[in-house]
Amino acid sequence: MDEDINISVNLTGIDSFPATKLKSKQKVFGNRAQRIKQRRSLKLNKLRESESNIPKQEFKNSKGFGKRTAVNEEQKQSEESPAKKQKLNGKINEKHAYSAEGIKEEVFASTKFQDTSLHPHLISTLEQRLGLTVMTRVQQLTIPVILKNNDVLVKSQTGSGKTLAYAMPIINCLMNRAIKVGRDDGPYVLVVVPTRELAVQTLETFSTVLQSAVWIVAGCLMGGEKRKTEKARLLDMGYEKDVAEIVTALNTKGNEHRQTILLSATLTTGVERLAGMALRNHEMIDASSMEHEGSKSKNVQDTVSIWPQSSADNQAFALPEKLKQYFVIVPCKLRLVTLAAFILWRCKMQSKKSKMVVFLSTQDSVEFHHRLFSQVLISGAKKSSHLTEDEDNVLPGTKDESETATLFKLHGEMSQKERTKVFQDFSAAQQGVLLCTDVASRGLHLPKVDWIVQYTTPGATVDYIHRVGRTARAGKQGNALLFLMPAEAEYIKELNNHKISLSEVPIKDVLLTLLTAVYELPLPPVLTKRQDPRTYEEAATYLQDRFEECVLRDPNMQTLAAKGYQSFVRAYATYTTSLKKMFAIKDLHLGHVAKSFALRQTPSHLSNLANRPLSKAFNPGFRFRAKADLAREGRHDSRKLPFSATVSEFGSGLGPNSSFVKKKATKKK
Ligand SMILES: Nc1ncnc2c1ncn2[C@@H]1O[C@H](COP(=O)(O)OP(=O)(O)OP(=O)(O)O)[C@@H](O)[C@H]1O
Repeated sequence: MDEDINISVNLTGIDSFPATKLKSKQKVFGNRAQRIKQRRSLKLNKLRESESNIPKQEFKNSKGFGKRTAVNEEQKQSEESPAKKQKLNGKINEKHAYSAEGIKEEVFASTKFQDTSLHPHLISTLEQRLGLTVMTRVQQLTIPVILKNNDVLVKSQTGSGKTLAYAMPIINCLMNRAIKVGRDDGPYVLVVVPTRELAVQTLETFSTVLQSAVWIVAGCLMGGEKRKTEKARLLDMGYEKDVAEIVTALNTKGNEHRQTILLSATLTTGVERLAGMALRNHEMIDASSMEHEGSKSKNVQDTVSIWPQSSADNQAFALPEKLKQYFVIVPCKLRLVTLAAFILWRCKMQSKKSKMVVFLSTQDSVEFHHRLFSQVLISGAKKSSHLTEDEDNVLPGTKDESETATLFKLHGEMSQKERTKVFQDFSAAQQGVLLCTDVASRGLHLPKVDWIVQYTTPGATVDYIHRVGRTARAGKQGNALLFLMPAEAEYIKELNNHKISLSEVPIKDVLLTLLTAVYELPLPPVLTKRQDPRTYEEAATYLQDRFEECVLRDPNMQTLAAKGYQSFVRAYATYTTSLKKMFAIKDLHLGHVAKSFALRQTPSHLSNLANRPLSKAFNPGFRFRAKADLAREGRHDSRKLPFSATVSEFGSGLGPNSSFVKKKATKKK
């Protein structure tokens, strides 16, 4: 019995099922469960035989799955050899490695916070509340410069602790003022961050550290938040005029005594020039510079370096050392099943389930995938009335909610309340999948995330860096997977030019996991018995069919899918000129794109479908809010904006300067 189980483990790539866990399951399910497991092991043995013995031609001509296999010539070209049995052990098998000598940045310094001149109360709060004693390199370099009241421009890799690098000395300066800071004084410090979630997170960090100086108050202002609440706080404290003055001053001449600090993982030379307008006599810190190595005895002034001279096109950035980067080449029509297979593999089939962030290009796409996966992949964990008695117990554990990967979504068109809740829930979750736009790509610290999936390619390399930077933070391990279509494979070279190294994961390795994963899924309403897929192609076809049926039987899902399709195509047209040769809209097979949104309609029918209103009973989650609502919140109706503005909240490289938008503007003229 145990032997059988182990064989299935080797075949399917699931982590081994610990013997102790197995025994407890046996107690619960008794003899019937044993019979089911035995039967399933036999099935899997057969699968293994068929995978190694049956020639491809044979299954293609057979009835059932083979007849409508989704894997076509295009996909086979992307494989290296014919299907041979793969033993996956939960590890990622690398096919090709594209390596380049990257820039290294040590995360931690050898010095402690105690070695600085920071206030002892601050240091003890850090130790007690956050358990931090040793500084990171960027903190070691930045804190003394800020304490000297100098303007500074800081470049340091993602997850290296930049927030505390500026928060600590700023708070220290406020604590040490000769005249104690009072609530009536107005704001002393303005921290500007790119997203609301990051504003919330930064406020949390400041509030934690400020426990050592309770007379200093941190607040947070952001678009979409109820102004009433914020206004009440501002009247309470009489700050409103000061805030308005500071913003005006920042936007016009600046203020004589202002100290300005600018930090990023990807400060380019272009940004440096821009910074020249806001910063005065500033120092520059590059935490990755080798000059800092062993420079304990030097003072910081000596170690502040000039950034590496390189052309802006090929500028290299440090990436976390423990970040493993992969890519997978996926033909367009297999994108949906491959993404689903990867999610199931890492977040449902492994004994240690992953916490994953999946980046998509548009809000509509996030909405569609979230709803589709919730229905086809996740709701399967709940008991389905369509399962036969035997099927009901086929996979012990699937009924257990705790083993179910939870799906989250985040994009800029959600209400602020929803956004905050998702951010907090996902941060607290031990496992799960967050489907999001670039709104989650910068600055956010989402604890325990171990996989970043870029389902759509980011525009600029800096966007790639920020996205993968949501994992492998503060010296932890992390992985990133980039989806590319065959025509986009050149993008790897582009990343290589920036000294970013990736290894290829064969698509087959991802799809093979479906051989087992499909047993985890519920039977769709129309079927009472599931056929056993014998090959990964059949398993992929089975899953694609489930997706298409889910869309087909629900007019609202069709509308969401068509909207997702449309927005994907439009976003694809907005890559910057330099990337257009790899991401050429003319090379996009629109029929295959439709397939990747589980649509059976031809592209010519899709615009009508996308414009069809969603029924009132359907709760799309994505609230197509009235223009008046948006105006009240000081926001625009994104449906009226040029498309690029609706694609991504910021910085995706698909901005208004893209040739797509320019072309449209020229046409209008
Ligand atoms: N000295 C330290 N030792 C250990 N962990 C630290 C230290 N300083 C900060 N951290 C932790 O590192 C994590 C990442 O920090 P932070 O969010 O400030 O990174 P960042 O450099 O701003 O990243 P990004 O560029 O993505 O915005 C946080 O969980 C933070 O608590």
